[in-house]
Amino acid sequence: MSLLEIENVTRRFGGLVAVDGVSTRVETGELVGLIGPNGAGKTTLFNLISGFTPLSAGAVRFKGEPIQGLKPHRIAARGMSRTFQNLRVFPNMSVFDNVSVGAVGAMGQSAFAAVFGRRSRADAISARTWEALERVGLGGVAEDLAANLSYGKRKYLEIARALAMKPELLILDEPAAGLNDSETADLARFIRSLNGEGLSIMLVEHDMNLVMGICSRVVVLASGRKIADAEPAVVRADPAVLEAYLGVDE
Ligand SMILES: Nc1ncnc2c1ncn2[C@@H]1O[C@H](COP(=O)(O)OP(=O)(O)OP(=O)(O)O)[C@@H](O)[C@H]1O
Repeated sequence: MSLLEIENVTRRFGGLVAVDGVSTRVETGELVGLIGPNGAGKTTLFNLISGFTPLSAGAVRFKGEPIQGLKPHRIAARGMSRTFQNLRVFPNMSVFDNVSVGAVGAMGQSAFAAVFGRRSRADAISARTWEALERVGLGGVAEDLAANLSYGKRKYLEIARALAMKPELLILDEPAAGLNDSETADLARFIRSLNGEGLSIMLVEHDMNLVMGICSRVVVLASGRKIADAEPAVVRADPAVLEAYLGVDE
């Protein structure tokens, strides 16, 4: 059984088929890249997997159980957390509070409080938040306003929020967008190290070098359809990919 199974997933917006019968999977421990030209359907596929957009057809299974139709927070609580292409940072909240939102979301609120009491729930949220902040290197600025972080650091804040949910699958939507070359190289090392610790990751990214450099498998979409699904060296040499993706001036 794969960690995530995507079976014949389709999403229509009126007459437009944004995602068209896509099937793929993420195995436990994998780092999978999802690439394709602008408008290929990558973000829509992420939204379908994480419950932000309902499927028109097909099935998504996480840890063997169907998850289509579940609300995003329910899917997150099952162990899948994500970041967004456009940063969702609350600028007037502290870095700590921004990240603790993730920990709160993952802890099944009332049920947890009923079993362990409010105090220990707060302690557990705090512990998870600190752990996630330390993991991304933001422990030293936990009390700062998020608005005061550089753009690059805000990206790590978003990742920390997702990590505070203690996911089994982390979905990253264009984490390198807007970063310079050295920031991108740092991020690549960071994503790799998370994966090296056993976290399964699916990554949408425009930066081809990043994807090809760190992913063990790359799925390519074009016009909503999957046109390749293989290891980076195979994808790189695939004529259909070259035509659909590499030939496009991004
Ligand atoms: N909510 C929506 N309503 C209508 N059309 C949509 C909606 N969301 C996405 N689309 C359309 O679906 C297609 C796929 O978009 P999507 O954002 O998934 O592509 P993408 O591969 O993530 O693109 P990019 O690389 O530019 O982010 C596009 O034609 C887009 O305009």
